[in-house]
Amino acid sequence: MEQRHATAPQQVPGMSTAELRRHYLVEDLFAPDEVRAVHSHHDRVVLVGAVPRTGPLPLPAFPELRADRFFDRREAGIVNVGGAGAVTVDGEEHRLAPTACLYVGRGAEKVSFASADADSPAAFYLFSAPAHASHPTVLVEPGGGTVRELGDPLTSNRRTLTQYVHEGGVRSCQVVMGVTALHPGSTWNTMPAHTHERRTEVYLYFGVPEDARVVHLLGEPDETRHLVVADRQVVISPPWSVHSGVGTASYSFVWAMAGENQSFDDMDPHPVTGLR
Ligand SMILES: O=C[C@H](O)[C@@H](O)CC(=O)C(=O)O
Ligand SMILES: [Zn+2]
Repeated sequence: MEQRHATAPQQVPGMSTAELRRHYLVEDLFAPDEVRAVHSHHDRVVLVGAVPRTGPLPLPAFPELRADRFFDRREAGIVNVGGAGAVTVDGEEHRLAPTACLYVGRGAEKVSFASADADSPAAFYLFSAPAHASHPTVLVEPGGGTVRELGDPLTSNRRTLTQYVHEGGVRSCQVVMGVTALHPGSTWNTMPAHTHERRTEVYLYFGVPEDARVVHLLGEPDETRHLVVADRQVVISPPWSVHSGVGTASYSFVWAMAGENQSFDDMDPHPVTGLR
């Protein structure tokens, strides 16, 4: 498990492109037949990528967590960004179509990942945070959460946001999670940008065409930097950072948050004209 230590906004102006990418971008979470993990010390979130191809892949406990099982002190949301697959939790198989979401509560003992078709493997993205109570494990079918239609084609940001794990849907201790899909021809997400000092947020971009990239903005609103992001890459946004991007093509992303509260609308907007 890779460790990413917390950073302060004062560090951002002095960082090179390589340093920005080393702190905030995860380039290679998804690899065939592997389970890879990154632990961000911002709100102690753990990001896992699992791509089962030749056989099922068990979720390890990861020695860095110093727990017998991954879910002893944690909960997680899992979204499938690949082909059809299944997640088995303590003997019960949950089939995840592409973009379906499975919430797994604290106390689950054995979790494993499998693909329906080795030629089109599933790609499971797991976002985990510490949990102090156990909520039931729940599957949400694609588009089955709370749907919000956002943006306008005239500002190139028409998109459908689906909330899966949130206050009005699947219950959790900390994790808030969903998927946003840009409509064809729209390229901007989350603009006007915002911050939420009470939560860390992580974006996993997917469905980005191979020859396209997303230019993702980070940093304090008056001191932004950018990352050039490819398909299936992840950006970690500390609570003080904006998180917004524009693609050279349309794309989707899984957004997930954890921290002090779960109020989706508790955010501070930053008008476009104030960004620097
Ligand atoms: O705090 C909320 C998050 O930044 C995202 O949910 C925003 C998003 O998916 C979008 O605007 O499309
Ligand atoms: Zn946000």
